[in-house]
Amino acid sequence: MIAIHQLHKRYGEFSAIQDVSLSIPSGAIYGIIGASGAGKSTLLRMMNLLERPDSGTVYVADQDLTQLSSRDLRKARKSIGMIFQHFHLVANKTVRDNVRVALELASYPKAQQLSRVEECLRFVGLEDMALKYPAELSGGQKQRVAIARALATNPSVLLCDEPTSSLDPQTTSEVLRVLQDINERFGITIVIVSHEMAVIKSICTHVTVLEQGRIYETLTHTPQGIQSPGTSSAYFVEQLKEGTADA
Ligand SMILES: Nc1ncnc2c1ncn2[C@@H]1O[C@H](COP(=O)(O)OP(=O)(O)OP(=O)(O)O)[C@@H](O)[C@H]1O
Repeated sequence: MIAIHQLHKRYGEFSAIQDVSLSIPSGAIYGIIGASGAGKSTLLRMMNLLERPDSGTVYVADQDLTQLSSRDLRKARKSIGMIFQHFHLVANKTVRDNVRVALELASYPKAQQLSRVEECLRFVGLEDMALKYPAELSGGQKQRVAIARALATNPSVLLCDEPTSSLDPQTTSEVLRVLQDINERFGITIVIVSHEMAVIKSICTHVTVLEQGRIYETLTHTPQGIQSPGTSSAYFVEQLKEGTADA
């Protein structure tokens, strides 16, 4: 689905990505993990050419994005959705209009836009929130709107840049479930950049560990399942008392 060959990216004298090659199979949930500054976001942003490599190739669905004209690149990007740590919703637009923007930009037929928006909101469980504004939503709900927006144009790949890093453990699980569902039901290939090992372990089928802009190791992985953390006060107290010596 995605094949990257010998990518290099420098910022001035600094090499952010050095000689990275990897192959992401169709239908995978592919994790990229590494320390802060390892180059994870830079690598992800090169998968839709938000960041242009200095050299190397980026094939998505058998098309080398680095060779496309801007017009063809815009077309290719319709099949590559993206979500971000801080959601990037438009504050003065309703949930419905935030999702509809993606359809407008993709010149989706006007008459079918509303029903497509509703379908996507239903999929992420937010059909009742269509007329709310982003400020009225929780972090998990905002991320689900962003997922609905990314899904609207039927992408074959979803790039996720630290999708749960602003969320608490409970909403992290909700968002991971939605991502896993998208992967299973629609066969969308998912690439997740995260510094949270628990996130990577829970759903990823393949993982690349990045270190200082280079691949340290790539492994196939058996997803261990999404943990649902307790949210009751009794659970918090129980966890706090665990390991505490009796007075
Ligand atoms: N536009 C830029 N100009 C200059 N340096 C940059 C730019 N973007 C990224 N870098 C540098 O490239 C390196 C890799 O950045 P990147 O954001 O890809 O790392 P990361 O692994 O995603 O880190 P984090 O987990 O902290 O987000 C960092 O040292 C960063 O400072």
